[in-house]
Amino acid sequence: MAPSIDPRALGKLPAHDLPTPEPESPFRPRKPYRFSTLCATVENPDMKDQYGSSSVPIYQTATFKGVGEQYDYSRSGNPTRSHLEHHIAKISSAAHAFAVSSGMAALDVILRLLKPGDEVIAGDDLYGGTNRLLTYIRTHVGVTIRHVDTTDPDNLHPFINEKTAMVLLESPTNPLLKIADLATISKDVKERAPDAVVVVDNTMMSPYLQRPLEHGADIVYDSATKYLSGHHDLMAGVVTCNRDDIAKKIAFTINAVGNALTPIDSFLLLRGIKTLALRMDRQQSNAQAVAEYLHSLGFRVHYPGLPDHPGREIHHRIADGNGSVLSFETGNVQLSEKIVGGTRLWGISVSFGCVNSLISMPCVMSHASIDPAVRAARGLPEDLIRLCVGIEDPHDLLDDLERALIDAGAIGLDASLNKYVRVPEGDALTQAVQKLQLESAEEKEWLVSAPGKVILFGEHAVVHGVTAIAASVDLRCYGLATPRHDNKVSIHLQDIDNFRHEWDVDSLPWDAVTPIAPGEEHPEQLDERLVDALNKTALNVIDPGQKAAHGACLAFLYLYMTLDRNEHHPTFNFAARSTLPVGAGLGSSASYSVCAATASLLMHRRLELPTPPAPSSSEHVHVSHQGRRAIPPATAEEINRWAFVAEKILHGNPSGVDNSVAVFGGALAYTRPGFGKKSGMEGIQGFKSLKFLLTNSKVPRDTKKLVAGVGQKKAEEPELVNGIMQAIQSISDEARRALADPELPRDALLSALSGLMKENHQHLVTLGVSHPFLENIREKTASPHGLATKLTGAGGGGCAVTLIPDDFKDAHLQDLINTLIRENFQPYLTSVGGSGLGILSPYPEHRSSGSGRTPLGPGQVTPPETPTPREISPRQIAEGLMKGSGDLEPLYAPFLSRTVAELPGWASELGRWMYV
Ligand SMILES: Nc1ncnc2c1ncn2[C@@H]1O[C@H](COP(=O)(O)OP(=O)(O)OP(=O)(O)O)[C@@H](O)[C@H]1O
Ligand SMILES: C[C@@](O)(CCO)CC(=O)[O-]
Repeated sequence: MAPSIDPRALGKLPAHDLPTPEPESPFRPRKPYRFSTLCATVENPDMKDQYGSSSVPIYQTATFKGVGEQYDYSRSGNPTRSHLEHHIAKISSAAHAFAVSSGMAALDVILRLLKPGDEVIAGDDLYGGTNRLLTYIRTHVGVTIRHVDTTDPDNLHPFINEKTAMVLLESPTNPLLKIADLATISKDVKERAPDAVVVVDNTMMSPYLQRPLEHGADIVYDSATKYLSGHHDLMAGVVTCNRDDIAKKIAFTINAVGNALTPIDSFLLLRGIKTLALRMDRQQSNAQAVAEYLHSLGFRVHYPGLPDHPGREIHHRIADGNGSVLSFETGNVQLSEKIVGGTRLWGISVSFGCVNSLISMPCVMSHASIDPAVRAARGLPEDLIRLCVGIEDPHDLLDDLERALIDAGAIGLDASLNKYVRVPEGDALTQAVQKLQLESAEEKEWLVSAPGKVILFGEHAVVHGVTAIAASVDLRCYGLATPRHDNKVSIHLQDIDNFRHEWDVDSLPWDAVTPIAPGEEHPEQLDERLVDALNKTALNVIDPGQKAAHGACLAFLYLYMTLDRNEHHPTFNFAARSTLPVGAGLGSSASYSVCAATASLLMHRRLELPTPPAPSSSEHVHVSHQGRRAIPPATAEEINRWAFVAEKILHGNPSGVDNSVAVFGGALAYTRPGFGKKSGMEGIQGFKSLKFLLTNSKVPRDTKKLVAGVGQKKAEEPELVNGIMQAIQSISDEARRALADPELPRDALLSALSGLMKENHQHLVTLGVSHPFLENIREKTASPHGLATKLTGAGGGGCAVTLIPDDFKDAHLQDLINTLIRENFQPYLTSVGGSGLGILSPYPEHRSSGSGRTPLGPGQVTPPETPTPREISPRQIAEGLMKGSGDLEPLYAPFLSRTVAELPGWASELGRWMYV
């Protein structure tokens, strides 16, 4: 039994005598174990466990019985710590290793080798804590500290003299990732000041990537809180060296001071080290991807894995990898703060080396203890963001970072390249002009669109807190806001019998409105005072029989007035058109609500849209975005909140699932808040590949009434309805599990979903929301085709959804469609999971030339229109409305004149769309 760390044993043992057995035979000699094998095999032949335990036991004891035995007191030595120290020595190619209570404790132990009058040469980009301790010993111990830029070994020469007792290095430095040539500096110091010790803080690399003792350093220390432990669940420091004389002094200090690592932390650290190589491999490759991504966007990135890193060549000579810490500059402290605050997956935290990714601003966090003037003098940019990359899926890390960059306005979509690039920092002029463009939002025409939805599981139950699974469909509502200059606000609903109405803005019941300031949220309940006032004044001219128009106008005016900013009221026409069947259970009201909310928010200048960045030639690591994520999540959430308000007017008691799908698109598992369980929405993958047939029964129904009906049934028969709710929750849970299970074979997934759809439908029948026509559709699809169908949305008529298996023959599908049409139903074959809310980019450079600008040639004049006697042409209407509305061709006339089939193609050809 001879653990090298036992202070009393020091000197009795030959150096490097820390064997790990390497089984060998004379005929087939074994090669030494590689690093990851060394990490994973914790063996000390001199400390065999009496029971053969596979894991090193925790000797949680302060004292040991007996006199003159190897251990007597855990401050001086403890078997768990001995195992750890043996292991650290082994993986660090060191003769001696010591484990103490933190990285700073390790440095403290080392600095106690100094005496008053000694001189220390240290780097100029040191960890803040190191700097603090050095400052302390300078003022309290009388040691001179000289900070130099260690990236060039020559910089040290003028300061190396007979008083030099220690040279303290970090490479790469934290957080600027500067590289010091450890080998050359060690050699220079040995030649010029043989008594000086070279000390290296190796925390940024760990023994896996760099072993400075092999390059001539005398003492190496690590904050083992970082990579060695890897889980941020303990604090520890380790010191390694080869020289017995140094080891003796260090062992003395640790014993005297009493800062050796506790048994339980020794155990945890030992366990962490076993996966060191594995973790670091993943962390490094993730870091490389992140560094390349930021670099491709045009940020100044500090990471030795990048080709332009100044110390790259030296680093690759002395280290085996680049580590997983990197930093980048944004050029603006506020911008950096926004980015750091905008991430979700990246934890805002000091420290690094953990399996979870972290983000920080060193100047306000880890390096805040360095005086700002000193930071400036050492070239530490205040806007620097440090990223400590973990083992998560790199796509999620990049995704989260990208969202934060977009939200902060640091990057934006370049329409011409269809990718994100850095918004040029300091290009204040461009930004000011773009801001102005948005500030004149009221003078622009805004075209927006949002999809309908299909609910696969959980309609009605979702109103009562059950999870629903829904996806966007490729049928959309389009909303167009066109400025007016006659103090009027108006509405044009082509799908609702071409309904039109206009109001003099001053005639609206402004006394009844409680405006909600930007950034504030609408209360849970609708403002009944405003609803009443609108019904009695602005809407009293609408025939009560025109329910659809009445609801749509009420929703529009309610938002228009509540969003008003009390300055001057914006005046515009809001036109809506849908490719969705209205009132058929495919979320037409939600997509209308989203369009109305977006239009009003834009006209009231309450939305911030990203500014288009200047074109850049830098390459983006991602594939095409198709304009997705150009609308920042915070903006989308704001729109969603207001769309929900409009939905309340149209639906009475909506769950919010429809408007959420209309805003965010894709497929969601949605649980309404307020039911004492986890709420919110989660994206569902795997939905997009499913094929559905939607069949409109053409039976008109009223969602508001149907929702209220289920609410009443629940009040009357709580046991029955609550049982159904629970059963539907299990169906949604099971469907979600099946959709998320990558191992589940495709046919098993489809048959599971089919079974669950049938079950869910039966529960809806029991709730009383089916209809004979829906049952007819269900029967026609079930026999002879054997397909699963359920009602979707509120039921009571409206649409049914049928899952079409991958191998369902085209001929059979055509057959089925013909049968349904013969029965006077309207089938739609639809794809699901597409984009959510879209806004046609307002920037002229994003509009396609045909439909955007129509410059007139020299000498050309606008051809005169010949109005027909009774009818005013759409173009005239548009020109009337659009007087003075900028340099883009009015959209109002073509918006009205396109057929439903032409509408999506026309809209997409207008130019670049920005999507959520
Ligand atoms: N294109 C549109 N133009 C004007 N109003 C619309 C339009 N689409 C929907 N609406 C409004 O939404 C109402 C339809 O809402 P309803 O909830 O009944 O149907 P849905 O949203 O299609 O169905 P579900 O909510 O079950 O999915 C219409 O009566 C009208 O007030
Ligand atoms: C019936 C319902 O569940 C879906 C309507 O599409 C109502 C809602 O969730 O708001």
